Amino acid sequence: MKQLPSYRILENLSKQAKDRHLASLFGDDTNRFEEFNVKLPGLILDYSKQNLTAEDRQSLLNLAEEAKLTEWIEKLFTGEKINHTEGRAAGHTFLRDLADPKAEVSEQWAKMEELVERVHTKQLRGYSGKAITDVVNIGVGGSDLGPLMVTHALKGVRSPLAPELHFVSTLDGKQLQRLLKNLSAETTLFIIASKSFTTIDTLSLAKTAREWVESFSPTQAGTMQHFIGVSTNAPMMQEWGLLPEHQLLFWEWVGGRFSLWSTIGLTIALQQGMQGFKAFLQGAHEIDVHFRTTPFKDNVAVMLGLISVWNINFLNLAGQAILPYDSRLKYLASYLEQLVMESNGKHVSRSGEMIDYRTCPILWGEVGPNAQHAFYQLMHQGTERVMSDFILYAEASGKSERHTFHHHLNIANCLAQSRALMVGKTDDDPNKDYPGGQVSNTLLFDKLDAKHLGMMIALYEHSVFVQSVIWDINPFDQWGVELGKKIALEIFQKIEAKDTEGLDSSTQGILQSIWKTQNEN
Ligand SMILES: O=P(O)(O)OC[C@H]1O[C@](O)(CO)[C@@H](O)[C@@H]1O
Repeated sequence: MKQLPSYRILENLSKQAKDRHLASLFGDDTNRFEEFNVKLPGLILDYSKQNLTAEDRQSLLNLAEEAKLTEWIEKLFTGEKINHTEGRAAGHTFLRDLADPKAEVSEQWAKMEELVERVHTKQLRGYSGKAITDVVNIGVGGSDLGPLMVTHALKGVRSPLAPELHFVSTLDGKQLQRLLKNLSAETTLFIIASKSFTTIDTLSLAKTAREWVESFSPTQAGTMQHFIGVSTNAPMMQEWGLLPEHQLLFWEWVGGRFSLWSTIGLTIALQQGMQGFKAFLQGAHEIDVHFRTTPFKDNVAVMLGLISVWNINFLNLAGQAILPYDSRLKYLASYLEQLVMESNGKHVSRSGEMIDYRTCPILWGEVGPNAQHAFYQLMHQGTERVMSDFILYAEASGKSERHTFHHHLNIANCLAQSRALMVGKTDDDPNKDYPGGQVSNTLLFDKLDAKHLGMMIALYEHSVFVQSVIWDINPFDQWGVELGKKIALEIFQKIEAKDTEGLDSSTQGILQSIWKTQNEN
């Protein structure tokens, strides 16, 4: 990035940006919103509350050209193996192109549709012949967070035939044990969702679930009626004993954190029906077309990505807060934590060299009105400068007077906070002084439904990709997660053998304290 001609220009421009107060940009230009927003059918990105002039923006657009963003976008959409460290394409966009599906994808959609149909029409029955009422998705990371976030968001518009959905991910087992207390084995179906089908978290929980069903089911065949596998690893699903018609496949060219568009989205299809799931894909596809064909300045995903680069690399902001003003998006921040930080939390370039500039933001978030009563204090008066994404819906979730009342209150709070962060307020009492100047985007969508949710997620995915191109990093691998897994296995073996030899003194000390407490009780 640093060798690109526009980098130096942006560095110089950023000195002026650091010297000006964000609010002054609004004072100088009463029409600032018109100049700094991008509109698409169904959504608006307002980035007028960024500390950015038209000249800064032009240089960012030049930086994108110099980084060959257009070529990289083509590589993404034409299936080049741009995940070079794993020798794979990043093909999540292929899954959303319903007009031109790959044959292997169509085959799995058909299989998934059949399973959805069998659950909805109560043909899929458990060991005792009773129909399935509850579905538990067992998975972690990309095999959990996307479907969890989407099905929570769309719960209010589910198919009347949808079963109750539950999600279990934590390997400590308590989440699953608590859930099982309230479920009946006869009517519960488990989805074992794992791209690799080797993740210990998921496999250990699946084993516990299986033992639970086995403790009620009189036969092995009856037990297996209660399990569906979703994976790229057909041999491992086979070895686990899953029935062939209960095995859904996807492919190595779908990254884990991009897999909610694949058969990993089974819970979404069970909740929304296959048609609803396809509306979700369609929303994402519309953004794919927009991303691939729209000039950068009018391209929402490109602008989102470039704004982040400006804030992170030139204005030195490290934090990004995700603030949806809608409780239906309770799990959005958790989902984006993986999408953004597992993708761009990298420190080597594509050619394997250490890089000497910041990459990924530290992202966190919460439903906006709740966050106001939690961490907004830091954003208004702390020492950290952070960027925020406010997410808002124009349509209320219902039509009653009370719905309208709450909706207006919600809109007012969202707009008030982004304004307060921007303008601040001077006061003689330093405790009541607000520096302001905190930058934000506002993403306004018409409504929250499957299609608009698909649009939003695809926008964030592509924004992550844009940033990775500017930073010259591979956003599609995740080698950083491997070391901890390896050490966990080594320590697990030590714990089982009650042996601490060779471990560092901190690990030894903690293990011995644990064993002491266990012996005393
Ligand atoms: O779907 P799997 O293979 O069980 O992996 C779950 C998650 O684990 C990770 O590999 C990280 O450990 C994620 O990238 C992935 O989404």
